[in-house]
Amino acid sequence: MRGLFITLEGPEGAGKTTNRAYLAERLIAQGFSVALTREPGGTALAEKIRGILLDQHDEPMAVDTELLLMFAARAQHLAQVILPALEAGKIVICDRFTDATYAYQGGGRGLDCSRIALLEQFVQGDLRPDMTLLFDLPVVDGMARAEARGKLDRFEQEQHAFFEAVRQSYLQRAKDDPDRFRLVNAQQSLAEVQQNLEPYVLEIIERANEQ
Ligand SMILES: Nc1ncnc2c1ncn2[C@@H]1O[C@H](COP(=O)(O)OP(=O)(O)OP(=O)(O)O)[C@@H](O)[C@H]1O
Ligand SMILES: Cc1cn([C@H]2C[C@H](O)[C@@H](COP(=O)(O)O)O2)c(=O)[nH]c1=O
Repeated sequence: MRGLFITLEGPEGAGKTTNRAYLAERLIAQGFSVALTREPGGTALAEKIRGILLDQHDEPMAVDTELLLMFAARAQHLAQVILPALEAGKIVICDRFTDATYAYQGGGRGLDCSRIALLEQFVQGDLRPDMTLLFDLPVVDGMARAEARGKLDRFEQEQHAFFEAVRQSYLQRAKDDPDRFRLVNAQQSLAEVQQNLEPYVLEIIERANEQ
């Protein structure tokens, strides 16, 4: 039996973490076994790599270093958490995955996507998310929410143009793969966002029942 791999994507402050908990609640109430996790991170070792990635350092981090650390954390996360949970038949809900690498390191940093695709194949083999919910909102709105949360990390300190490129890259990926992506208007109130999630909750339940 293989579980279901759901990823949540979107720019800063889009509401992924908030709605990850909401989705889990809904699915657990239906009797499903759910694994909630995030990237970069999700295991003790991968969370240490997250610290390196998100903290400010005395020297600038090379873009290739950033890319390789993302995939190093992902390899650990896959081996320790994601693959065992899927093998146990769980619904894995992951806050960010490789679409974030295409959006941030590809769109934001300008890395050639063919290099990301090489690492994706190397680290993941054929594993891809079954469904990706893309929480989309204007950059200024997302950043206002992130700023209200407190101290900004290394990514959150980037300029507006970086986040605009991230957002456009996400939207393009969703357009290119409509079978996998579901677009969520994250600019609305939380109650409205959760109302709009309803068809996707039902779809996840239906697909999980088919596994
Ligand atoms: N629809 C919404 N309307 C207003 N505020 C929201 C909404 N959704 C989430 N928030 C608030 O915005 C902040 C960011 O939300 P959350 O941490 O869930 O976003 P995120 O996408 O995980 O952000 P990041 O990627 O920056 O960690 C939180 O304080 C949360 O309570
Ligand atoms: C997985 C992944 C993440 N990032 C960036 C995106 C965010 O700025 C941080 C993660 O923190 P958050 O609390 O989830 O917002 O890391 C990235 O650049 N590339 C990736 O592959």
